[in-house]
This record gives sequence, C-alpha cells and structure tokens, in this order.
Amino acid sequence: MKILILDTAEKVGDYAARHVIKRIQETKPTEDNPFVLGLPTGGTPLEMYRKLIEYHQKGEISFKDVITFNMDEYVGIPENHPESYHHYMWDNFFCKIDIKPENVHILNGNASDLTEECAQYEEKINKAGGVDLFVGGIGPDGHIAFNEPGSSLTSRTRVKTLAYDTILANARFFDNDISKVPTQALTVGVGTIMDAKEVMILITGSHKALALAKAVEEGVNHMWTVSSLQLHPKAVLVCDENATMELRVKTVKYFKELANFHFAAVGYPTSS
Ligand SMILES: N[C@@H]1[C@@H](O)[C@H](O)[C@@H](COP(=O)(O)O)O[C@@H]1O
Repeated sequence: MKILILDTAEKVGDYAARHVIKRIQETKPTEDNPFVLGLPTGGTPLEMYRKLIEYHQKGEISFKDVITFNMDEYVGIPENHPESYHHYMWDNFFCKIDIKPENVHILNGNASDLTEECAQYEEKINKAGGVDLFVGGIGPDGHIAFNEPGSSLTSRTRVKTLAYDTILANARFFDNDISKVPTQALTVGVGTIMDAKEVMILITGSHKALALAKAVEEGVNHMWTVSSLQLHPKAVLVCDENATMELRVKTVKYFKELANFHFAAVGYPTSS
C-alpha cells in the first residue's frame, strides 16, 4: 500500500485527476477494449471531478472509450432526487464530459429485485473485463463504498443497512435531518473493490485521521473496511496533511520520502 501526502485537499483532487488520466492514456483504450473506471461520490472526490472536466475541456483527455461503474447508490430515493448518486454523477461529472451514456453504470436503488440488481452489476463488471482502476473515498469510520464496519472483507455487491455514524455523516446532504437520510444502500463489496487491478482512495480532513491511522498502522480488520487494502497488490491512499494527524511521525516521514519517486512516475510535478 502506498500513501501519498499532499498539502491540501485541492492538491489531492488534482493529483487524483492526473492519476486517472495517466492510467487511461497508458491503456490506450478503444471501443472494443475500453478502460474500466470505478467511481465514488461524496464531498472528497468533487475536486477530482472538477479537474477531470477542466483537463477534458483543454483537450487533454477523452472518456469516449471509458466504461464506469459507480460504487454505490441509496435505496428508495428517485434517480432525480438531488442527493441520489445518479444525480450527483450526472450533475458533477458525466454531463460535462464526452462519456457515452451507455457506458455509465450506477446501481439502481429502485429496482424491484435489489438482490438481482446487485448480482447483475457483478456480472456487468465481469463482462467488462474487471475494473482497471477503482477510485474511492472513506467514511470517518473507515468504510469504503458503503461497506460499513463489520462487513465481510470478501463481500460482493449487495444491499447494506447503513450504520448510524454514516447516516449522521451524510445528514449534511439532507438538510441536517437524519430522518431524511435513506437507511439502506446498494454497494459494491469489499471483495469487488479488491478485485480491481488498482485502487486509489482519497482521504482528506482531520475527521478521517483516525480511519487513516487504523487503515495504515493497524491490522486488516472488518471494523475498518478500508484496511483490507493492505492485502491489495496495487493500492494507493492519497491524503491531505489534515488526514495524517493520527499517524506516527515516523510513518508520515517514511511515506513522504517515498512520494517523490511516485509523483515522478505518474507525471505529477514534484514541487507540489
Ligand atoms: N458511500 C459514500 C462513500 O463512498 C464515501 O466515501 C463517503 C465519504 O464521503 P465524503 O467524501 O463526503 O466524506 O460517503 C458515503 O458514505
């Protein structure tokens, strides 16, 4: 597991965008052999989406041969609800790039058979050849996608009942009223994420610091599902300084020293 520490959340977003672009470009995707990108929602990746749009508008990247799979979606809110992940993705990203609508995949939280919907999602990922790069965020309790504490580390896409902490954290998107936050979601499993060829997790803010420390300095544990990435052959956590507050000085120093090599490898300006 690599940990990249940048000064600010804005730099995390820019780095993440450049990383996604580099991976798409080096794969040289075609219609028959597209790049498969896993995507998250939440406040953290917004800056990455803004940067991807900016680089797309400058002509630096096209998404016409990219297939996307989103991590999760709430159960039981309409797709056009301002807080649905469908709405989030189209509003913040897809409608501003050249992706083909048929290449976008987001779980349907209103499907009549939710279990079947999840099984089909796994099938679609397999049919696409697996995810090349899964980008994610984490909750303050260390969950990835909606894999709440206690989730099986081999879980697949399924219906998940949200933990109280997650409902509380997401109430800010629902007028700070926890009664408006959906209590269930469809989510890719930890196993689904672990199957991706590469995973990049964005972690910003001091409220994520404990989760980052658990993920990096303690063992693999289903109570902090992001810690499963310790077992992934190609995982990178991209953090801002605030998120490192609970890490040991020794850990931060070590990963900062390693970082410049990695930044150079992905074409990120090393002065940043
Ligand atoms: N299901 C999503 C996660 O995928 C996301 O990582 C998390 C953090 O969101 P934020 O970036 O807003 O802190 O929120 C939700 O729980």
